Amino acid sequence: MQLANDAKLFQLWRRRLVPFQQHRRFSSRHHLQIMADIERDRLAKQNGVDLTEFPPERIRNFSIVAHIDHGKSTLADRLLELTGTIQRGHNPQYLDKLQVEKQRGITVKAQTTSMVYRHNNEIHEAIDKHDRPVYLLNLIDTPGHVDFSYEVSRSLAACQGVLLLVDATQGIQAQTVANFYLASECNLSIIPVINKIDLPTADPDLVKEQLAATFDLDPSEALLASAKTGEGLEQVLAAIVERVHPPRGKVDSPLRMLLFDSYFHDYKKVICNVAVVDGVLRKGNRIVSAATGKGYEVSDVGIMHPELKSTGSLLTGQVGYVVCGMHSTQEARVGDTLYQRRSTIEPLPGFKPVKHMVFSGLYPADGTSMSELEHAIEKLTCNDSSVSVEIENSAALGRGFRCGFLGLLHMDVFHQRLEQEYGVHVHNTMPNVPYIFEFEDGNKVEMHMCTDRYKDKKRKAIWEPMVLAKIVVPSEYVGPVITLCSEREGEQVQFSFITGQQALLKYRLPLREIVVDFHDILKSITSGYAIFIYEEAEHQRSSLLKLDAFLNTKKVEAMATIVHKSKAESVGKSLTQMLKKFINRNVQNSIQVVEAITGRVVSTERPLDYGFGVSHRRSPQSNRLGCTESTALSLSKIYCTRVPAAPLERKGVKKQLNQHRTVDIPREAFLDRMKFS
Ligand SMILES: Nc1nc2c(ncn2[C@@H]2O[C@H](COP(=O)(O)OP(=O)(O)OP(=O)(O)O)[C@@H](O)[C@H]2O)c(=O)[nH]1
Repeated sequence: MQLANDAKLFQLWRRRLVPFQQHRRFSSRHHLQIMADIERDRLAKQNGVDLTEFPPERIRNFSIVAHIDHGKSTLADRLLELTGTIQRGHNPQYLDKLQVEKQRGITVKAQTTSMVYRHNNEIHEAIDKHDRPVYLLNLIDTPGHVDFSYEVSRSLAACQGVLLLVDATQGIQAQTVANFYLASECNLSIIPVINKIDLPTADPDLVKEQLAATFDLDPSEALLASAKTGEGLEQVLAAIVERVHPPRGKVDSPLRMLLFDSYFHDYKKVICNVAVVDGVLRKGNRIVSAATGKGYEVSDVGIMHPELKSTGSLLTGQVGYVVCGMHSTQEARVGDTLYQRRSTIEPLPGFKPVKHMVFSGLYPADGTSMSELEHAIEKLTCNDSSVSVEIENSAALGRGFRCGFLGLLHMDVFHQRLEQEYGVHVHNTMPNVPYIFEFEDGNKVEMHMCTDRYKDKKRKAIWEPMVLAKIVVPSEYVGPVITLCSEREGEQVQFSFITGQQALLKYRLPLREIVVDFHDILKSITSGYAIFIYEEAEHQRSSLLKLDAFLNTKKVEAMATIVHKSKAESVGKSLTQMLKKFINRNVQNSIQVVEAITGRVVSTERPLDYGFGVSHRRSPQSNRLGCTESTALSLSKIYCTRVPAAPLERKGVKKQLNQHRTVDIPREAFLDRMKFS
């Protein structure tokens, strides 16, 4: 009987062999594997084997990666619906659970969920639906914005494949390129999916050409889909099973699992998201952290389906969660290997250390105490391990924290999450990039704040972080891009034409010049067409000056900044101009911006002469400086106003403008600049 069945299947497969083999990844070996799967399922059903215990060959771990807004979260919604994991008609962007994600309409946190999928392709059409093989698909939806690319790279470590989504109306964009290379470095199977084909302006053929030209991908491998209408998504699910290889772990080896994410739960304390690489994890097991050597007992283990679902065990290749009594970020270290007590294992490679791009001070504000802020930061960094935190003391602002972020949007989102999820209020100081100070005695110190800590040491040089930027742009925009890069002190490394219409520009640029608004301006001057990626380059010795701001001869540390010598006057002038609007007009205040080492006055203003400002004289919050601390801080935020919050507007979500984020940039100009980000 079984032989007869096999023969029938074999015939079916033979008849469809020709069209299938046109697809180079779809080998006859693959078909035989599928047949074996079908047979095993049939036997499993007969013998009453529990199919929720998926062997590695029935597991597929994949991420959805793409440029911002190309439709990752919408696709995740549809896949969850198609596999019956969630009901149709739920809130859109189901996996974007944070308030900040809903408000801004962007994903900032990678989310994992498992789906049970009954494989359905041309071979299986002839087979009864219930006899088709069942797979466990673990999906990780990732953020698209460059500031959250650390989330992407961590997610990829738990996967064997990616769906590389490309918007059929926009084509390949900066993060498409960056994510493709991230996935290639991890040796993952890449399935290109051209999304939004339902739109009238969609041009899938052009995108196929771009895929071939940019990544050398076979255009016939690209799947066409619409995450909105659901068109083509059955093929996407089938391709995940067929083209992503199963996890390669060893079932019989000692347990090894990668801790790739964590978050704080009020009752369960720290919940770790893990990928079981080898062996099996069961509730009650005693596990050890390779990073700290500390031991824990597993009190709960399960999968996200889509919410936490306790399963009592996680098998080789599965992605799920573990609760084991960890209490803090010091214990739950992202990238750590967890293993079973008394076993000897080789720790997993972990993750590359994070490179912080901007640093900013966070101080308690509006009734929040330092301990509340500390508690909130501790919990939040458990969920966002890419933020670095150090205690900082400021004469004007008291005790606070100096935090390192991956970019300005990341910084803004972190502040918003602190307020929304933990109810604390913070003031943040102007962001800086980290500089290396070289002293006469040969010592080099990396500093990411403008402190006076080494003021007595003789300084020999300041080295600043540089980046190598690659900009791909339609040829008609080359002129404005070159002008922008020159204004930003860029040094041209390469200028060539990829095709008749596309130019490639490579520039060495100071990081300080791109962290604030470079990308947004670039998008705006190229009507959104520029593709911009950058990598770290060697530090460069630069003519930099530290500017100190003085109000009534008192230094306001939070406003000190480092600028290029050539920009000292203009930055000094804009700082003083900005300051004078906030200073008590009834007090004879003076505002000076002074070059720190020489004491040279770069710019000075007397607000009374100009006759405007905000009076805080009788306010109990007023300080000796003639303005409130929060005013001083607000001023130090002038650069933060440029944080791209545009997706809010684009998606029709009403933006909540934060008072201190709207200091002086005209709203229209701000929105205009953000339009294309
Ligand atoms: N017409 C159409 N719109 C789509 C499709 N897929 C997504 N969208 C829309 O595109 C916008 C962005 O979709 P998201 O799913 O939030 O994009 P994303 O890639 O997850 O965005 P980030 O997480 O912020 O990077 C939303 O308004 C979706 O409704 C599609 O196939 N067709």
